[in-house]
Amino acid sequence: FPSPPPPPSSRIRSRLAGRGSGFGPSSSRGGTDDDRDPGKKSVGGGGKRRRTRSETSVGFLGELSEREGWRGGSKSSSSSSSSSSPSLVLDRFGFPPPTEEEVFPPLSNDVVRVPVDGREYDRAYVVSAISRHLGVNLDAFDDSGRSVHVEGGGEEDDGRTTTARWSLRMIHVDPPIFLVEDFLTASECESLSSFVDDDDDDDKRVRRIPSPTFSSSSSSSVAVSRRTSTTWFCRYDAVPALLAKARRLLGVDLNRMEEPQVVRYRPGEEFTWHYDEVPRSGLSNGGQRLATLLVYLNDLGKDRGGGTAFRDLLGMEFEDGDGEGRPRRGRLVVTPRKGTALLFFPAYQDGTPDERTLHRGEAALDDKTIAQIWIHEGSYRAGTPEGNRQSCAMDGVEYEARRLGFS
Ligand SMILES: O=C(O)CCC(=O)C(=O)O
Ligand SMILES: [Fe+2]
Repeated sequence: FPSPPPPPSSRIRSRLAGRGSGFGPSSSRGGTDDDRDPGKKSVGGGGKRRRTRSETSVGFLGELSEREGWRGGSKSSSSSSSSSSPSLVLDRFGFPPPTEEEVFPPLSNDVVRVPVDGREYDRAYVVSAISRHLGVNLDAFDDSGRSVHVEGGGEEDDGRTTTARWSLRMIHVDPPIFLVEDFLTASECESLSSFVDDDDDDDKRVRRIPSPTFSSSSSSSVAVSRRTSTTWFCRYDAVPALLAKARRLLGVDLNRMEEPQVVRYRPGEEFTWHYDEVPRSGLSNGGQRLATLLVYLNDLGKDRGGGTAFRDLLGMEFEDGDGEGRPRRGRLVVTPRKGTALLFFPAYQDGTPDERTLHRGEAALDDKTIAQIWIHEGSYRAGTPEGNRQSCAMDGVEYEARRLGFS
């Protein structure tokens, strides 16, 4: 088995498929490059910056997006039908809409990206990989990346308990990206999936957000990120176990958590390339999103699509299940496995967006359901469903934390 990867101090600069000279969009990224700490660039900022024509259109799109409520996350929804024929649509200044390449220009070659080399968990390496991001509460894990807790013990289990394990795996080093295997139990996945019911709009625990359709005269029809799934916003007090586990994994208070969301993709539905960061106009509510915690609620077969893909990052796939076979490199794509959590960081700890985390939810041949929680820099004021407050969930979360042996 390959020896542990070199420490980040000797990080290699991966020469990935960088073409062109574009840099991440500015006004849609919550700050100009000048706002950023130049010292950060060697790791994630993307090096020197030039203004390009495409950046102008990106900036314009960013402003449009902010005005029209477009967001990089699930709250934003634009139907594919309203934005799928851009060649016919000119914006209000008579320009054609920007292309995907212009909005999300390829990263330049000198942007650092460090893929993983092996599968072994190395605590010291993980510690340094997460040093500039929100990271993981490593106190919950032992030196082999395992975390043991109790499952069951509730009324529905007749008090019976079993021992459960989370396995933490780092699947990308810089930017850091993790999987937590067995984060949710099968029955937790099923109960979260059961919120997703088209026929029950009276369920007060959730609010379904239909994808808004912008009128064709609206300039937002140029929006390039397209999401065709359906999102249910959950009351915090309806999902105490999910919150207790998120709090344990990340070591953050509930008040920094956005409304938990369950998202369902029907076959063929997708969320195209996007960043999860909040646009500038949204930053007054809790600041930037520092972490995306996404839990797959069902399995998707290997060739059934539905993966979460990171456009600019490389992943490693082993030919056999045990990591003994020869690894194959390719774009980092996470295949949904029921109960597994994917954790990544749309921005650095200081709120600077990390442009390397551009990603998409690929279309699948089968239904795909996920649960998501975003962690903000500060206190987040929830809005949906009406009256939804983190404080209402406190008792339930403490109860779950005790049941799980977290406190
Ligand atoms: O569905 C996925 O795999 C990704 C979803 C996502 O990126 C998002 O909701 O922001
Ligand atoms: Fe996303």
